[in-house]
Amino acid sequence: VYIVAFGKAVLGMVRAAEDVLEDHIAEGIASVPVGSQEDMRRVGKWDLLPRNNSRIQIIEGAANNIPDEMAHKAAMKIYSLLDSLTEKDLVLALFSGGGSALLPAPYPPVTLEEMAQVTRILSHKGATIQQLNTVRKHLEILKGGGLAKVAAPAKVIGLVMSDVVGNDPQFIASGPTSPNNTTAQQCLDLIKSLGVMSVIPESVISMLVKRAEASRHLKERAEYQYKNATTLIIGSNEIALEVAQRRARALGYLPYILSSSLVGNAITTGEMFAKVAAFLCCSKAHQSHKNSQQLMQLELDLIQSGLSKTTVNEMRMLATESINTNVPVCILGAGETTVEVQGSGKGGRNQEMALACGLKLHEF
Ligand SMILES: Nc1ncnc2c1ncn2[C@@H]1O[C@H](COP(=O)(O)OP(=O)(O)OP(=O)(O)O)[C@@H](O)[C@H]1O
Ligand SMILES: O=C(O)[C@H](O)CO
Repeated sequence: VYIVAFGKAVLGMVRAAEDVLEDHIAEGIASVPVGSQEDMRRVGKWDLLPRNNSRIQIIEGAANNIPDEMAHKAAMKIYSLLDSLTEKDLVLALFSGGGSALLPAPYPPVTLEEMAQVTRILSHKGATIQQLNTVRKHLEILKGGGLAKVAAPAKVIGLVMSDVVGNDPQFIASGPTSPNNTTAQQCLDLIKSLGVMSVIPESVISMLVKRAEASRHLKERAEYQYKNATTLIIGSNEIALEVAQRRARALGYLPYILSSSLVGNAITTGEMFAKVAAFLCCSKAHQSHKNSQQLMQLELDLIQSGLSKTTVNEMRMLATESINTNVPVCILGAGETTVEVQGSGKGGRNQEMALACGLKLHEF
């Protein structure tokens, strides 16, 4: 068994694979963010670091999630390893969010610097991760199913930690083991619609044009069938929520999953959680006269925040159950919020969300 791994979460995945497969692992290469191993050591997470006698080479690169020379070196090593395999070999491809930047291998003549430039231009123009990865899939060898093709005739099992809302495997880390259901024409249309045609490098545009033309003649040619590859999502918001729900129950709470796909501004989302808490408390306080003015106002606020009427009704029932059983409620949610970083403070999206929730609760 050969291991190839790339992404922000793969150090621990590598270790878990080593613990299960032990000596069956022939060799492996993992591309992880700069400083990952040191971070794990500093916080004593030895169980998320490769074993002492590990056969897996760890390469650190892609500072700030931008593809760089080290990540490219890792990608080329992974390419050479996969290219040398036979039908007797099995590849475990372990990947997670951040995998796109950690496995950069542009088709020549597109250069690494040009790839980084395209990524920057599209993200600054507000392209979604699906749009950005659609473009990457048409410009890079190992993306858009490329990893599975290079590894053939070896069998490939992709084990994936999703960071993409909706968990479509063709977009997580740019779908290295999944069929590519996007077209080069879609990339050109996107570049046009974002108004960046004139600043995207010429080599990139001409490659996309060539690919778009080639795919028009593809109908007669047999398309690659991906018979050697399987992709399994082993981590996602939904899975995390299920586990959190079980844990909350074990800790003596009444858990309720609000959503597995929260999106939007971190502050607005934090405030929404505070409103949910206020709504639950208010529902509990007004069991007898359900039409209180305050309750109606909060209900309206929640619906305006994007919650459905069904969710609001379910939360009312939850409040009743909580009163009857005297068990406190635990509201769970997952997704990906966004933050506009201002100034040079420290923080993260969840911290900003939690603080916004705290401030709003204080108001209530
Ligand atoms: N609320 C905030 N206040 C200040 N700085 C922030 C805040 N949120 C994020 N940042 C800064 O922006 C950087 C990137 O944030 P982001 O949340 O995208 O991190 P990430 O964990 O790398 O994301 P992901 O892995 O989901 O792509 C953080 O490392 C931090 O320095
Ligand atoms: O690496 C990537 O492409 C993003 O994190 C989405 O998976």
